[in-house]
Amino acid sequence: MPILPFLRSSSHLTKQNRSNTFNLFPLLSFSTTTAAAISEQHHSPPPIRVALTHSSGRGVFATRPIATGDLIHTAKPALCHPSLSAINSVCYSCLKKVPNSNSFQFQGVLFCSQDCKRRCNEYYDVEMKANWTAFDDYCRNRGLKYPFMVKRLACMVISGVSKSDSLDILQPANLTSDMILEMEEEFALLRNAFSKTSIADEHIAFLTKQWYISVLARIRINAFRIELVGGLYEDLLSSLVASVEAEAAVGNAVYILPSLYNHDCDPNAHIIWIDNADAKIKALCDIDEGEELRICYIDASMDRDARQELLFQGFGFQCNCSRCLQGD
Ligand SMILES: C[S@@+](CC[C@H](N)C(=O)[O-])C[C@H]1O[C@@H](n2cnc3c(N)ncnc32)[C@H](O)[C@@H]1O
Repeated sequence: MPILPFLRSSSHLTKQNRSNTFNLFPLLSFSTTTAAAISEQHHSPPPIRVALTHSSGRGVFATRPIATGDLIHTAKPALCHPSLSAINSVCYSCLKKVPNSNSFQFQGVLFCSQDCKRRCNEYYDVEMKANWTAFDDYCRNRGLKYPFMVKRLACMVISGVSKSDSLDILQPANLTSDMILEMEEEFALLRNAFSKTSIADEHIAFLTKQWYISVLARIRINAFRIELVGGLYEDLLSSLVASVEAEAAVGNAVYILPSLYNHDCDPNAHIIWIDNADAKIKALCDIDEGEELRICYIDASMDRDARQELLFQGFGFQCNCSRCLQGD
């Protein structure tokens, strides 16, 4: 279940209610170097830290007051992939929409610029070495999108642009035996595609069934569905409409830091994509120092039971946000 961006205009809760008084155990703080990788637009580390919450695992907390509308940080995807329906209209690398006349076509896929093509070159070369017909058909026929992300990650690892354990920090989904059976079939097709290439065995040694399932379990719970707001963003903010009139999703992406944000049905932060898969996390209201920053994974305009059901089915948790606890 991908995390959906959602912009809320009204606050259901008072500032007092929102503020979580959890004991904080610092897990990560951001050095200037780490911060630079996360947030190109900040000259200082982003005003956040990751710490344990009482009952929702790790969460992201403000290290200073943050004002409504502030850009908290930006984040580049650790992994992204276009939706199959958008594959002929968005950049294969950054998911930016590309009019055909502006694009660079390369072996059947689109790039928005030479830079994106260059960035993608190494792992796309690996991808092009294998015959993906059986794997792609299997996933397409079942409407599966996340296996395409695992395929990309595998190509990135083989080409050396990513590490096989790059998503290990993320929380994995609980999997049923049916899910595992389906993943085993996908894995067999993926492994088979690579083993018929000239890629040396040592370069695909990481590609075990366990690796495949563990990556997919993390993607399932942490992938964001990317809906570009483009030039609409400023209009949306000024009119404070209740939800983003999003265009169809252009793809899915996994980030490291944004995946540590917990959910709230009355969020104080949100994640947006302007014209490509680079994410911006913004404050929806004034946030106090020490307050947990939470985004909304779903459409919060649904009633409580529908939200609880969706969060349980899609993400495997019972929402403990103040709005749900109050029965709103
Ligand atoms: C995308 S992760 C968020 C980061 C996570 N807490 C961690 O430690 O990696 C989503 C998971 O966080 C927990 N979580 C997030 N929001 C929650 C909420 N409102 N109520 C209860 N658990 C929540 C659930 O375990 C959920 O599956």
